[in-house]
Amino acid sequence: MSANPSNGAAISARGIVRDFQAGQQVIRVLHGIDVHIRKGELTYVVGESGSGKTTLISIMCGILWPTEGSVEVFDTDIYDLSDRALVDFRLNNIGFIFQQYNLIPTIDAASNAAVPLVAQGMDRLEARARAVAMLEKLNIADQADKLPRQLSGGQQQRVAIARALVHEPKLVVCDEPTAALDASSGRRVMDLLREVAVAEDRACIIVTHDNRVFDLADRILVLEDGRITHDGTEVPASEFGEH
Ligand SMILES: Nc1ncnc2c1ncn2[C@@H]1O[C@H](COP(=O)(O)OP(=O)(O)OP(=O)(O)O)[C@@H](O)[C@H]1O
Repeated sequence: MSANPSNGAAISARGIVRDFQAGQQVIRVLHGIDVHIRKGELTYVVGESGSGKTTLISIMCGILWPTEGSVEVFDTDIYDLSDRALVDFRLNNIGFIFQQYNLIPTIDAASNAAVPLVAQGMDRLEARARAVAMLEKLNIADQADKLPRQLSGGQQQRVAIARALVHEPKLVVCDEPTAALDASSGRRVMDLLREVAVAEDRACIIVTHDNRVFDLADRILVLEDGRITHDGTEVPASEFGEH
């Protein structure tokens, strides 16, 4: 499925530089990246370990400030917002799936998946019902009453995915969402991300090393040492090796 380029940008990142302090040294991790993520696209970000993928998507979704540059998400200049307004913007527009699932240990799977809805002010019972419906799509509704520690790694990951999608955010950003899953669960999650997160007015960005699902992307960006070296619909052969 390819997107209509005239759909407009979901994300416009311009001149993104990111430095980190390491002892006395400043390390430049991103070197002036310009990237426009179109609405209606499932975009993968691939590249060697340490190339800057997590740093880039964290900046694109409003959780890590760039050293230089600007990021517009659905036409809002997110680093121009006050801290409070940025928190609200993220809550209402962005779903995250990160490598650490960050589930709340003391509440069950359905309550974890319901967190964004409750944070938005939805009645708890309704939020829970919607969360269970999302867990059903991910084939783990039978685990809804379990605490995170009673779930396997793959099940915890699916709860984290349900939590990212439950409020139907316009932008979904994922870091290795299939890493803990077997091949068929991985494809199922990718299919679900496409179903829920990719629509005319939405977008989804996924960092992945998982070459089993490379065929599902509309667009692939390759990062090398903090620069984009490939931007296309095909994955370069170099990305099919082990990282
Ligand atoms: N908070 C930080 N402080 C210092 N250096 C950092 C910090 N975060 C990331 N880095 C460095 O920035 C570089 C890029 O890291 P990043 O996590 O973005 O890479 P990545 O491509 O996502 O890697 P991986 O595939 O291993 O997750 C690495 O060299 C990393 O050590």
